[in-house]
Amino acid sequence: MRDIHQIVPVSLGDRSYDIHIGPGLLAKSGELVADVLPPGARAAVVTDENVARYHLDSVLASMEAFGIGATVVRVPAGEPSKCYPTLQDVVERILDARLERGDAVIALGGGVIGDLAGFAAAIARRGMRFVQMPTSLLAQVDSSVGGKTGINSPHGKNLVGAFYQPQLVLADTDALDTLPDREFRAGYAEVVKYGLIDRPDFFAWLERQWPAIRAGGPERINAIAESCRAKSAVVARDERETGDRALLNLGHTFGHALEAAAKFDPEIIVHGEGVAIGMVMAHEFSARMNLASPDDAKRVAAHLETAGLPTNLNGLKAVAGNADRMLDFIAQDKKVTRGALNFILTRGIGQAFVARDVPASEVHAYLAGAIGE
Ligand SMILES: NC(=O)c1ccc[n+]([C@@H]2O[C@H](COP(=O)([O-])OP(=O)(O)OC[C@H]3O[C@@H](n4cnc5c(N)ncnc54)[C@H](O)[C@@H]3O)[C@@H](O)[C@H]2O)c1
Ligand SMILES: O=C(O)C(=O)C[C@@H](O)[C@H](O)[C@H](O)COP(=O)(O)O
Ligand SMILES: [Zn+2]
Repeated sequence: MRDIHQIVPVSLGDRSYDIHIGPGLLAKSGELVADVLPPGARAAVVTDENVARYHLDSVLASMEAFGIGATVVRVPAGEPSKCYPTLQDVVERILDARLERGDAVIALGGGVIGDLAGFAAAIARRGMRFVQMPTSLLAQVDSSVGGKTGINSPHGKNLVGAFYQPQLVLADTDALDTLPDREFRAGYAEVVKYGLIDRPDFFAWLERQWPAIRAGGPERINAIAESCRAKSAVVARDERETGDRALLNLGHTFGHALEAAAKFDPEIIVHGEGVAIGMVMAHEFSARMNLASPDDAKRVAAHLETAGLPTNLNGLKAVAGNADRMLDFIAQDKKVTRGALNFILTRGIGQAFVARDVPASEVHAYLAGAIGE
């Protein structure tokens, strides 16, 4: 068994950083943050009300102990906060507190907070220092790593943003003890994603270890660390998604369209749930295109169902509307090039690849069948 406090490096030249994973990290965050900031630097801690209730005090106490003066910027919890008005609010509160370019923006929360605060850090004073303290499973295994930051537009998901790397990631695995069950399961979809992209042995391990991962303990920490190693490797070779970083989008083309169709309402669907449905759809669509066996799609769906995740459009057909509407959202996907649809498809479990110029007619026919038009 690996050490309980694991450090996964992200190698990006002079913008390299470490991901710390393990228990008790928020309570010692001041010391770790002080290591990456200049003496006397201050910070804005951006967080939401749920996370603040459980975890803000320990972060503030630790920052104070290490001489880092902190301003707290609270935003409403949930996906709707990834929007222009909340971004403006966060930036204005950073400026109002007279924080300087050399000061830090700290994202304390899930992926919504990380994406929003990271984008604010990228644009306030043309770029402040940035630290991620992910508190959801999804944020610990995915969104806090790799520097994609941004907000949504009514046109679609994450359509406004910047690549902006943090200087440090502190994933305190104790924080997951207060995470609602639905959110833990949603975050697990992104863990499964790494197995489905190119780690079939990891997927098989997850199939066996899900109960232990859900229960906590060393298997959970190992699943988080393995996910971070997988993401770090992809980001290090393709930081700005000119090539195979797009693999990390497995399940997202369909998933993002569903989120947008639901107007980003977390009562209807949260990101990880969209990814779970989207990954099954990507495997089914690959089978329809004679690229993979339909048994792979069934195996993926079976494991995600075991983990309590949605795997099809049942219950979401009214939200999706019809194939035309879904294709309109898919046409706004950032992987579209000169109008051609690009998808992450697969030849089997752990054999995902970037498929260029996928016929829209095939996608339309598949969606119409899935929606039951
Ligand atoms: N930048 C990236 O690379 C990347 C990767 C994956 C996902 N994302 C984005 O991340 C977002 C989803 O992130 P998420 O699933 O963390 O959602 P989230 O940030 O909305 O958090 C989920 C819910 O859990 C609560 N929460 C978080 N941590 C908690 C804790 N420890 N205790 C109690 N409550 C807690 C939050 O308040 C929220 O209500 C989406 O916007 C998605 O697009 C970004
Ligand atoms: O880091 C990446 O690259 C990813 O694609 C990770 C995804 O899990 C994440 O949801 C990301 O925000 C999607 O990016 P987008 O560019 O499709 O908006
Ligand atoms: Zn995602």
